[in-house]
Amino acid sequence: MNRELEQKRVDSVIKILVKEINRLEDETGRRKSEVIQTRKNFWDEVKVNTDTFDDYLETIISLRQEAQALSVIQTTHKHASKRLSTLTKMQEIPYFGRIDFLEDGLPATEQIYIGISSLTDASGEDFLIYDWRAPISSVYYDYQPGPAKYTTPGGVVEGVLEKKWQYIIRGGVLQSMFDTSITIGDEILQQVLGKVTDKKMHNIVATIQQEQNRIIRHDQGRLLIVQGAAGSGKTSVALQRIAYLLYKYRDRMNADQIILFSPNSMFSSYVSNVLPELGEENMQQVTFQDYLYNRLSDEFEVESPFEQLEYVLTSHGAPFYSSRLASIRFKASIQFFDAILSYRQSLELEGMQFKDITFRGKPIISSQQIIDRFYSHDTQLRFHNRLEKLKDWILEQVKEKTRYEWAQAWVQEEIELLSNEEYYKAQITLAEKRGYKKDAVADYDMEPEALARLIVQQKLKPLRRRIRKLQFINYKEIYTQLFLDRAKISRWLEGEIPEEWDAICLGTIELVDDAKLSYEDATPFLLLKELIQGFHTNSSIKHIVVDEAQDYSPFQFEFLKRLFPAAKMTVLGDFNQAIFAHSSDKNNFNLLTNLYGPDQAELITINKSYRSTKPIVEFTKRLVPNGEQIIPFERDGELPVLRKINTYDELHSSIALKIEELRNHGYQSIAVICKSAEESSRAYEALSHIDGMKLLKSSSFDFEQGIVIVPSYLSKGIEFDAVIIYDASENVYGDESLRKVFYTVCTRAMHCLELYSIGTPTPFLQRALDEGFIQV
Ligand SMILES: Nc1ncnc2c1ncn2[C@@H]1O[C@H](COP(=O)(O)OP(=O)(O)OP(=O)(O)O)[C@@H](O)[C@H]1O
Repeated sequence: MNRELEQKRVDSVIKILVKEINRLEDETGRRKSEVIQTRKNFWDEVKVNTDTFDDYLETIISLRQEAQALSVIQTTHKHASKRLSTLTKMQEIPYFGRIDFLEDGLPATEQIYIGISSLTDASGEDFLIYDWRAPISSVYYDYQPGPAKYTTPGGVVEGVLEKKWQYIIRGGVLQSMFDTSITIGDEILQQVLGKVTDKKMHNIVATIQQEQNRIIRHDQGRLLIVQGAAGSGKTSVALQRIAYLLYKYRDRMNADQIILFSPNSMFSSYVSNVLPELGEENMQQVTFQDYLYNRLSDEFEVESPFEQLEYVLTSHGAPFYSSRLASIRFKASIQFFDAILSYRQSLELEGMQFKDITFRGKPIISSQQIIDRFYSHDTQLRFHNRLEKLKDWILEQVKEKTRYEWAQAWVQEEIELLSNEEYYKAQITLAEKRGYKKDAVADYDMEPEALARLIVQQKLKPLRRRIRKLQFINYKEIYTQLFLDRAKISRWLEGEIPEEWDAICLGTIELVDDAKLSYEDATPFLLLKELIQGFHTNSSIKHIVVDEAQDYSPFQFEFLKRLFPAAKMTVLGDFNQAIFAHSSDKNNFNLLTNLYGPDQAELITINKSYRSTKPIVEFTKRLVPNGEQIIPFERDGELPVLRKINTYDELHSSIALKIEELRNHGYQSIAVICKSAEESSRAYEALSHIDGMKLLKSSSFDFEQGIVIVPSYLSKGIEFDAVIIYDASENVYGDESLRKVFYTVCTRAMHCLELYSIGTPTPFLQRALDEGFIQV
């Protein structure tokens, strides 16, 4: 193919793009002034008249019409600006691929150019560029030259893919192009993966691989589960999939209706570029921990998953360590979820606990009176309605019991203490109640009894508010009842009572009584609370994507399902990286397929790893038992190196030298990865003199590029040009339960991996050492 001709085509497409960009700039400018003008004139167009009912109706109708007109202009403006930003990106890289496709039954081969969005010629009929998400574009990702087909809403289209080209166009200049049927391997992918990292993750639109494309375009059932090796592109694919769904369902779904659950806030910042690069708005991003915190932090000091993990990683052998682990595992299980459902059912008949209602420290209604009242209601009534009736009764009782409160001495004392301002405010309130107009407030002579009653009302306000919010329910006590004794739990729990139950009970009650909630208790507590007060579901969300899904317990998945009843779910994870203590012993997502029933679920496994060089993948796959399945992408590099060291001083000076060397080599992101936050702070103390060195903490919000020290669990999902394992000794990574942590940290390296060990290295390295996949 003639390169000059191709550049000419690029030029002519860019000309059309520029024309369209100019037109849109005009349009968005115009629309913007229209919006401003309409907002300004809003109240001129509407005549507010509420004298008669008809006038009132007319006012409402004209208000609606104006609001609608404004909303139409705003939507058009938003669409035009979005298109403008996409086309501006395409001016730089109009397209990245081309297929020559001969459709069965048609006389001529069509050339399909593929970019981040479609573009037609002036007539609007001929596509100069096809959107990468269009049905025909899937041929580009799915086939090598030969017979090929793709699915459209109208059916399957078959034909022959005659040629496939990859282009590198930057700033409108064609830099290179490859005929993929001639070149060996994936040249562009080689180039992309060989580069040093950037602060943020990038889209992979030009080089999506066939098995990844299947995940991106998957559209059956409510649940898609992806089990993928470290570096197989799960996060990248998840984001491309969101872009695909936004395109396919553009009439029905917008970015606000998709939520991505990320492992931590730093990760959210790390991936925040991908969708905008593809011309799409970002989805909502949350962490499960933030959600729990939002819902529970008023009542409790809630432990974060990182604090939990820090305990698990650093407290081996501490008293109650093993019962805490047993507790974490039990509270993550479906059995416990179901037990809570049964427990909630049983509360229909007995067991509800309430707080005493007190006013100024004096009891008005005792918890026992509330219990008696609650269980005197007809049990046929729905639970929630019973609570509503109870609430009304309590409010009524409060009113009754405080009827003569105004005559009490404390009220007079309060009145005497009123400031002038407060006194005046009270006068306004009462005067208005008596029908005085604002300017006649001074004419009103305040009656002492009315003022006293007002004072009582104001004092009662917070109490009434709490009652209306059902805050008289004693959730803490209801939750801890689950942990009172063996006889109790066995009523609700199917199957065996967990090991170390008595210790689990003691630990749980002690914490909750102290207004603390461990991470493992947070979701179960919230579930019980929601089941009692009525679930705060969110039906506007249409899709949720859960990344690093191995870190979620089966319990949490059940919870998410209830929280988002209208959503489909995409779940991506890697059981080799399951580092939380609640992770299932079973190394797969099989249990999860039951979430919506097996016919609603598909599980796809991807084993090819793109992040690291071949020598690094060959090494890391030898760290985990089922690693043979992992296939490296062909990219050269050095074998990982193990350096045995005797003292910490020697360790720190070697690391400092290594960092210098790596920096000189041109690597931009270098991570010293430690097991825990505790080890990280020690390392930081000794290495902070290194120019630009930063310590990443669980509270960090932005993903910092450069040279960082980071604890294992915060490095999840993220990658670095070079990784230094701070101390890979048996001392640190001795226990079998840490194998997956060790695998996770080693798989963060893209180009270079160095391991240091003070004394005997971890036994996890044995196989790689025996087989020569690590240099000593
Ligand atoms: N098709 C592809 N084209 C270009 N780069 C890719 C492709 N697939 C994956 N990558 C790159 O490989 C690296 C790893 O991808 P990603 O972080 O999405 O993997 P992951 O499966 O989520 O990894 P982990 O589970 O280890 O966190 C990223 O740099 C990503 O850009």
